[in-house]
Amino acid sequence: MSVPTTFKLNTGAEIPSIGLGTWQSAPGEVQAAVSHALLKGGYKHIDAAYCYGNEYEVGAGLAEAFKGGVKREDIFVTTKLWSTYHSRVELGLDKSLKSLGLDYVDLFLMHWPVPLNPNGNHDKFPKLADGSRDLQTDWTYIKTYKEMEKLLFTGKVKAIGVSNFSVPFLKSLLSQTTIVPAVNQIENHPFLPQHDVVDFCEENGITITAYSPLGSAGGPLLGEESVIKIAKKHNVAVGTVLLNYHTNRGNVVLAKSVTPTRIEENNELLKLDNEDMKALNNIHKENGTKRFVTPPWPVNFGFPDWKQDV
Ligand SMILES: NC(=O)C1=CN([C@@H]2O[C@H](COP(=O)(O)OP(=O)(O)OC[C@H]3O[C@@H](n4cnc5c(N)ncnc54)[C@H](OP(=O)(O)O)[C@@H]3O)[C@@H](O)[C@H]2O)C=CC1
Ligand SMILES: O=C[C@H](O)[C@@H](O)[C@@H](O)[C@H](O)C(=O)O
Repeated sequence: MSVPTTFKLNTGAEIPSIGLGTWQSAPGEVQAAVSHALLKGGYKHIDAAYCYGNEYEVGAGLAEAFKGGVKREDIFVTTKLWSTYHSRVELGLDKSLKSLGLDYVDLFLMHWPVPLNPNGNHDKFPKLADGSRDLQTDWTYIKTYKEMEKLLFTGKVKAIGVSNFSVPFLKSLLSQTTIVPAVNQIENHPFLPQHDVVDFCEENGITITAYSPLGSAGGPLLGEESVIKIAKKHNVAVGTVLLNYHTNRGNVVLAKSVTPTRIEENNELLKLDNEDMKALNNIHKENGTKRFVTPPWPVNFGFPDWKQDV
């Protein structure tokens, strides 16, 4: 059986298995990356976020693609609610929609389960005098999600979901809210397979989207010997193996690139065999786990590998 080009969400909608990431895609580069992906790279899925500060340019890339013949209903666009907007959910969404030039997104995610002070000293990263992040202590991510649920009746979001949620956070969310998130977007790769949260999401009908599949900026996992070996066996690019580690687990994956050849290369589906998957799943056992995205949140997120003294 081949790898599917889409997976079905618990809303019934299809989400394309591979998407283009836009975090740290520089201004001046991301418009071309988005339009290239959609017009030349065969992509139908773009991942954005208010926090990335480049939604306006992502929107310009989308507009270029629409002009070139791509239809809005044929692509899947995700954006994310930033933490300073947890108590202003619809405003956060409206700002993103305006920048993206869209009247709806296919998926709206809570970026992190942590509200930040909406009246602090910065729109995105308010800080206290000691330099730590200024949390919004009178608000909870449960309240945020309940506000997100209401958005489903506005027509401005087709689905809602979460990001960076561990099993304990998901359990708490599911027990206090009504709509099961369509997606949980998490860091995921052979150095951080996250079997606990992946299995929990599968049991509860939540689709996993894997981020930083290449190890984030610079793609450090592309140099991994055991992955290179599998790529040689199949005569494919190393990134193709890393991305399809997820599609073969039944999960969606996002890769960021602003380089046209890499954008094209990253949109290749590949069926991996049991031996390949076993080797990929063994990497963290032999080398230890590695997490690449660890912003300085003063919060314990409940991921077994991410222990913080808070
Ligand atoms: N929800 C969340 O909290 C998070 C979500 N994300 C989402 O996931 C996306 C992907 O994750 P991200 O952290 O960006 O990292 P990735 O693992 O996608 O790695 C991106 C890096 O790899 C390079 N690269 C991409 N393709 C290739 C290739 N074929 N060969 C060699 N190098 C390559 C890119 O360089 P170049 O661009 O120069 O080509 C860039 O430096 C993000 O962009 C974002 O949309 C990511 C992190 C957190
Ligand atoms: O999506 C990518 C990441 O989560 C990014 O949004 C965060 O790392 C953010 O820069 C932060 O510092 O908290």
